Amino acid sequence: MPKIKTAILQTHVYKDKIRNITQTAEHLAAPELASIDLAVLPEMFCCPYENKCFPEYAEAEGGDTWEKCSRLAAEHKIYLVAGSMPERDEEGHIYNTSYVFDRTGKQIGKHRKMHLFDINVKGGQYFKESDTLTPGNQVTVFDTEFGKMGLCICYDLRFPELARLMVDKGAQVIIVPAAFNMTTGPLHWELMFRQRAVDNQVYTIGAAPARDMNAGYHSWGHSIVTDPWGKVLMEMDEKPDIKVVKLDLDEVSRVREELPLLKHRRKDLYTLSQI
Ligand SMILES: NC(=O)CC(=O)C(=O)O
Repeated sequence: MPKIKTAILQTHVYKDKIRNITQTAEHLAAPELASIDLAVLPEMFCCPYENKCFPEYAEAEGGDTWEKCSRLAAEHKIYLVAGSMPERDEEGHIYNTSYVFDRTGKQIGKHRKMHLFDINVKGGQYFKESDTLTPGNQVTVFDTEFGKMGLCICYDLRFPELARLMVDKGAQVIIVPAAFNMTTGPLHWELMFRQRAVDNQVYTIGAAPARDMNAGYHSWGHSIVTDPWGKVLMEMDEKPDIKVVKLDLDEVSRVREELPLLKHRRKDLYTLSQI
């Protein structure tokens, strides 16, 4: 099985939406990314992570930002997980949505954040996505020439049932555009990516915005890739950065064969099902 050359882009999020897309285009055109198969962008890569910005920056599926991402995927002949962006539907609901494009620019996946980030940590992070956003209700797995990949957004990763449902649908990699923060990031970020990788014997990929202490929300950054054994293959610091990591799906088969957790489940005693 050929290795999947994956670029993780930890970019700065500007208030100017177009500038965010232009910088993404410039990064993808860099010679170091010439032979990648897959690129993953951060949660809200083109919109400041603030409730007041979501309605202002929201676009319908097929809108300008969607169109530019589709064109970038086609131009570079890559799979592009276009981080996430605020999506407005016909009824005016707004979602935190991640689109996936194939090497021809065709949309092959779409995930609307299912678990909204409503937390209130005393002396720490407060956020209430439900003030402006509507939750999605689909488990998302998409097909590639390498195999199936699952997709969720940030807070979704905290729900082990969702990761397991993606794995039950065939996911060997779980991709997570995400933006943890200075309260939850230090203890939970790496743990969460390693934990979901170990539970499910998958690669996990987290792509976060770079930290900007002048922004309304302070991203933890630390974009990460872990292997199916739970080993961290790459972790950034808080600054803008781009890293390329090779994923070998034979490793998923090897780990699942040697430590057959998924086979050893007592499905006669418990089940997990999607309603
Ligand atoms: N921003 C999120 O959705 C989640 C997050 O920061 C956390 O779970 O912590």
